[in-house]
Formats: sequence, structure tokens, C-alpha cells
Amino acid sequence: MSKHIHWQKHLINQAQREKLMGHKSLVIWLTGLSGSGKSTIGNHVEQQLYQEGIHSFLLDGDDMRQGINKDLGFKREDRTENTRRIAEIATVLNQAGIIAIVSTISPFKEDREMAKNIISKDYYSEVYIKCSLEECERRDPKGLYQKAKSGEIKQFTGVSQPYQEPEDPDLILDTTYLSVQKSSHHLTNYIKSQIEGEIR
Ligand SMILES: Nc1ncnc2c1ncn2[C@@H]1O[C@H](COP(=O)(O)OS(=O)(=O)O)[C@@H](OP(=O)(O)O)[C@H]1O
Ligand SMILES: Nc1ncnc2c1ncn2[C@@H]1O[C@H](COP(=O)(O)OP(=O)(O)O)[C@@H](O)[C@H]1O
Repeated sequence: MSKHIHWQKHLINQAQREKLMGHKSLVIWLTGLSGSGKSTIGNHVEQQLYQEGIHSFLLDGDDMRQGINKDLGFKREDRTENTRRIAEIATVLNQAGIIAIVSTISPFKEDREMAKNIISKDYYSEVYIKCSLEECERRDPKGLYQKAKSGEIKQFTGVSQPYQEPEDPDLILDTTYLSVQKSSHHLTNYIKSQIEGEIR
């Protein structure tokens, strides 16, 4: 990065934007295996918040990979860059006063730590969408596990690349046992508890 770049002073700050929105903003980082339920839960939660007049936006890894991240694959460095860019976009949404719900596998602890640092720890909540590999393989909503096992897809998380479980997430939703409705309600309630009270 050039040394000749400077942060610009904004006349309107995040607290003012939050005030205009009527609630605090934050980033909810959903991590978990493919098929664990990140997109499904993220979508339900966005809908529930919308119905309550709370501004949120779902940033889904699959969607990002069709636009801003279309040049990236699934090797280690690409996953890191994928996470970095999503964290930067989530930061912009957060600073705009919107609750960013990120749903991305983000399998590496170090990368999630990087995301937390980009976003700032005060605005970052890590939510582990937990689900056993066996159950994810059984669900296989997009038929990807089958392709990974036959070798058609390489470097597939949980099959031919690792998934590093979060050590100290802010919330765990175990979708092996919890229904979509229950998991989504837990998360919506968690978000509401975090944005309650005076705007910063
Ligand atoms: N090799 C490999 N490993 C994992 N996932 C794969 C792979 N190839 C394609 N897909 C599809 O890409 C989606 C994951 O994108 P993410 O950006 O969330 O992945 S990551 O954070 O970079 O690990 C993932 O979405 P989800 O199934 O919703 O998790 C898959 O649909
Ligand atoms: N408790 C649950 N939470 C979320 N999804 C569930 C649950 N139980 C079953 N499912 C199903 O599992 C699949 C999860 O797929 P998806 O949301 O795309 O996962 P991911 O985004 O993590 O890859 C969906 O078909 C969903 O209906």
C-alpha cells in the first residue's frame, strides 16, 4: 500500500447513522460447514429483523463469489482473501448503520481473527453454526459433498480441506438438533439483545 494515502474525515459518524436507523449496528459472522445452515438461518433472521423494522443485510459467501470474489478459488490464500474482502464489505455496512449478517464457511481461525480485527472486536459477533459432518453430508443441499467425495470438487471443506471449529464463539447454534425456526429465533433474539439500549 502506498504511504501517500490518508484516512478522510467524515462529517457524519457511525453513531449518527445508527441514530438515523433507530438502532445500533454490528456484524454477525456465521461460520460453519457447507450445509450446516448458515444461509438458511441468515435469511430467516434477515426477514425477522426486517419485520421488526431493524435494518440488516445478508452477505452470503456464495453470492460474493459470483461478484466481487469471482476471481478467487478455494486454496488457502484464496479463502483468506475471500474472508478479507467480505470483512471489508461488512465493515462498510456496519459503519453505515446496518446489521451485516455474514454467512461464509471461513474455515480458518486465523482468517476469522483477521475479520474480527478488520471489523473491530466491539462490532463483531462470531456465531458457530454447528452441524456434524455426517448430517451435512446427509443434507447435501447442492450435491457438493457427493461431488467432493467422487473427486470432482477438490479442496472441499470437511472432506479434503480442514474446518477449524471456533474456540470461543459468542453463540453456538447446533442445527443437528435445533430446527430452522428455533435456530433463527435464538439468533434474532441474540441480535436484539446486542443492539438494545442507548445508541453509542
Ligand atoms: N471446495 C469448496 N469448499 C467449500 N465450498 C465450496 C467449494 N467449492 C464450491 N463451494 C461453494 O462455495 C461456497 C463457500 O463459499 P465461501 O466463500 O463461504 O467459502 S470460504 O469462506 O472461502 O471457505 C459453499 O457454500 P455453502 O455450501 O453455502 O457453505 C459452496 O456452495
Ligand atoms: N436447523 C436447521 N438450520 C438450518 N438449516 C437446516 C436445519 N435443519 C435442516 N436444515 C436444512 O439444511 C440445509 C442447509 O443449507 P444451507 O442453509 O445452504 O447451508 P450453508 O449455507 O451452511 O451451506 C437446508 O436445506 C436446510 O433446509
